[in-house]
Amino acid sequence: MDNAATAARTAPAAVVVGIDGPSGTGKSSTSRAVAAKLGLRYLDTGAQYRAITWWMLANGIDVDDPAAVAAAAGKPDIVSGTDPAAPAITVDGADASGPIRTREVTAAVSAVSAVPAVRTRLTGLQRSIAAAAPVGIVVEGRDIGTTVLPDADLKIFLTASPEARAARRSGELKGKEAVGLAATAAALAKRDAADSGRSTSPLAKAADAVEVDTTELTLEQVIECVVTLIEEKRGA
Ligand SMILES: Nc1ncnc2c1ncn2[C@@H]1O[C@H](COP(=O)(O)OP(=O)(O)O)[C@@H](O)[C@H]1O
Ligand SMILES: Nc1ccn([C@H]2C[C@H](O)[C@@H](COP(=O)(O)OP(=O)(O)O)O2)c(=O)n1
Repeated sequence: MDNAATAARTAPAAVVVGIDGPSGTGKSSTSRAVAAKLGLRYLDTGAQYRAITWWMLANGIDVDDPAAVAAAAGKPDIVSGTDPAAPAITVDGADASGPIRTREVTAAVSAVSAVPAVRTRLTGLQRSIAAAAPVGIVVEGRDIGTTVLPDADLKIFLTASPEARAARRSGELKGKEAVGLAATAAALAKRDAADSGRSTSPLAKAADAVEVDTTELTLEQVIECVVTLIEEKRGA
């Protein structure tokens, strides 16, 4: 048997995994950890929507004017790294990983990501990144299973109670900014409603996605659950 045939027999098959769900359900933490454990690449599509939003704000585009957002959607050059150990994102060559997490970007991102021209551009970018990952990839977002990668090998939809999600996010913000639990819960509910209610590829569970309610699970338990689902798929 030649070397290529031996490698094909021993290397695990590439697997494409889409993980969707609302904010605070554990998508990023789970996706990164699972990708690192299984030697897969990792893509945070929310970071890309945040990056384009940050660029719009920094360039004086009125984010509440869909026509202005659409006209500018092709301008910024967004590059995402896919190493789960060191997720990276640059806009026009500059590191954007810090600025995309500000409260201003969080408040504007749903409006920008509802604009079809923005979605078309980023969906194309996401598909080309996934296609360029021969070992396989875990892609997380809101519309991965329904729109970006409808043929993914495995689709997972994470949920958690609004209370658990707000407590997790509020815990993250503590020390950074004085944001109370009630304000965090209200901001999450507003973003959920906008993301689920937009007409172009809204946040939704794909019909063939496995739903995992993480409310009563530790992060380690969620990671284990997803690793098991992937291993079952690979073994099938
Ligand atoms: N099952 C869990 N139990 C407790 N905390 C969790 C759990 N999953 C994630 N977290 C924490 O909740 C916060 C939000 O998680 P994150 O992965 O960023 O969610 P998402 O990407 O869905 O918005 C993080 O601080 C993370 O460590
Ligand atoms: N595939 C995706 C990913 C994110 N978005 C939009 C909607 C989300 O509110 C924002 C930010 O996503 P992100 O995953 O960073 O949000 P959180 O980490 O949950 O706060 O981007 C989207 O429309 N489609």
